[in-house]
Amino acid sequence: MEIVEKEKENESENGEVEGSICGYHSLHHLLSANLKPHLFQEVSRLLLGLNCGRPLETVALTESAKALASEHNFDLQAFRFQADIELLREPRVVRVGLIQNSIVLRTTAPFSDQKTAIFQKIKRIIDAAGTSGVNILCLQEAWMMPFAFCTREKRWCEFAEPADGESTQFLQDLAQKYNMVIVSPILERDVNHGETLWNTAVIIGNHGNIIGKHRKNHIPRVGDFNESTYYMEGNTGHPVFETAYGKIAVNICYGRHHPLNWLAFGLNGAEIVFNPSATVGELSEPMWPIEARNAAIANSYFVGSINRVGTETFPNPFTSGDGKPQHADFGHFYGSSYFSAPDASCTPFLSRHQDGLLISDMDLNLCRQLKDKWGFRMTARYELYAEMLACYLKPDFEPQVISDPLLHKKSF
Ligand SMILES: NC(=O)NCCC(=O)O
Repeated sequence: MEIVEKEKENESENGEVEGSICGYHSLHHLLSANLKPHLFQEVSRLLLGLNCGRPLETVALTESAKALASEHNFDLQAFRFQADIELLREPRVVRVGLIQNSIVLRTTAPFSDQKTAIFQKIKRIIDAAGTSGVNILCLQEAWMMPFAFCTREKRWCEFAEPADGESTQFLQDLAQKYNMVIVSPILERDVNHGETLWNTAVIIGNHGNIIGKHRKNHIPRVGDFNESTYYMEGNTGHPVFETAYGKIAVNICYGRHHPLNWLAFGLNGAEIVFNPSATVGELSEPMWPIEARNAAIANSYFVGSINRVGTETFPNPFTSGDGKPQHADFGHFYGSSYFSAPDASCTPFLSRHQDGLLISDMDLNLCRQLKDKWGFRMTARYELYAEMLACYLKPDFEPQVISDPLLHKKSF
């Protein structure tokens, strides 16, 4: 009952689903429905790039995955990134999945019910990924709770769990069942260190084992993202996890605005970097198509970007400290999850308002092929950057600025 009411709430006065783009799921859908085919093809080339000189191919999925998507109302799309055939290496194709989802119950429901309802929803989408043969799957930031960090209320800390807690145990079974690596971003409670909270991604291996974890390095202090009230800057560096299917890393949400954070995962050898996020349209939507794609190009790896969907309303209103009226929600989380490749191609976005599973086959050979082609690792001047950063960190640092001497001359 509660769920049905929530869905109705999401319909705006003009009958369009809240979060849709003029009634369409995504910009890609809007363009495809309104442009003549040859125009759409050319616009797609410019917007999404080409992979090995060709438009990205779609991949046919199993009937059972399609049935799950239609029965449970989630967007399901699948693509294939190719690489050139090499003479000395076999292709290294892995199937990767991203899940975006809204919460299920109202934020006023008992916490355990909220969590269980999210688990039930996520399980159905993971089943679709599993039956589609996904090898590596990543969920969205803090997937097991509402994104309550706007409220500054401490009661939401109750959602935090140890890295080997309830959410991880739930996913370990599925990882084992589907022989799948699962990246699970949670709010972590570190019981061994005085109950410290972290924003953490747990990496679960394809045998259901915990490979390790990474804690979010950069914490936002922008808009209603009051996350520093809840957890600390991560202390795990920039680990790359060598899994059965490739070397992966996780750059959690706001870390995507920091090019050096992306760089560090690349220097450690990542082939796929996931960016599980929670962000709203008004704040970051113009940045969303650019930052991850740029990181994939600059670092010669694949990126999987995930954003949650829907509007989450909280019991007590809060202000943004900007003189505007108080409000009880963050705004709309715009979904739009997508993959970027090192050759500058990318997939279309998942829906802006519906849950979704985005699947992509990717030949990881493309990473080295792009390194050989563009040579960014070789043309970078790390010694210059290191020197600059070492100077910048000193308290007596002065910016290297050469002023036009005429600027300070008096005119007669
Ligand atoms: N969760 C999070 O870090 N959000 C910050 C907003 C943004 O980076 O777009």
